Amino acid sequence: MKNIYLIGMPSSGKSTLGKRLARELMYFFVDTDRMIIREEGRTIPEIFSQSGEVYFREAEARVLRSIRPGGSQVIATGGGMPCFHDNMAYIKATGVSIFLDVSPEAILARMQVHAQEYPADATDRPLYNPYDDELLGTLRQKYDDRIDIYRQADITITGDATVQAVLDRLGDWL
Ligand SMILES: Nc1ncnc2c1ncn2[C@@H]1O[C@H](COP(=O)(O)OP(=O)(O)O)[C@@H](O)[C@H]1O
Ligand SMILES: O=C(O)C1=C[C@@H](OP(=O)(O)O)[C@@H](O)[C@H](O)C1
Ligand SMILES: [Mg+2]
Repeated sequence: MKNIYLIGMPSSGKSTLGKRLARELMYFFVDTDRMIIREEGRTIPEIFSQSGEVYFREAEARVLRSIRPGGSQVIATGGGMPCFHDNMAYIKATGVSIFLDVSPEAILARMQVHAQEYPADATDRPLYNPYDDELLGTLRQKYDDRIDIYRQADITITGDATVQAVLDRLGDWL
């Protein structure tokens, strides 16, 4: 069966929803950030600080192409992945893509709530600091930069996506 890719901004719910969707469909679940962490033996903040973003984007492109097409997998991508190294074209050629379209304002709220509940996770995303007063501006800029790529997805789900809503929209795509 076709692979299913979840794309969208950080904290749009790709990893959380992806796991639930995979369980529901009895597909495998993979998270490209986790694949990179395993391959590198380092955390994402460590990769960014020691090797830089360019290196991270190359690792993303490599792990994406290492996933078997047609392998009945739900793939949670990193927020920036579709926007580098022709990854969106590759995603479109090898599976069904779903864009979780969550506004920068809603993302900000999620990140801040998450940082309050789990302070240890606050540094997990090197490009987004939940305590930064400029975070909303950063998120708006990233959203504007990425939206033309994200919109190329086969399916767009706006706002809080439920597994059922995704299953309904997937319909004939599988
Ligand atoms: N639909 C949702 N509504 C509110 N919070 C959510 C939702 N989906 C995910 N979250 C929360 O947002 C945070 C990041 O979710 P995650 O699935 O890791 O996003 P992504 O993989 O897109 O970065 C987590 O704290 C998660 O609980
Ligand atoms: O938006 C981005 O560029 C990034 C998003 C992160 O993934 P999530 O979207 O799963 O948070 C992770 O890949 C890295 O911190 C860079
Ligand atoms: Mg994720």
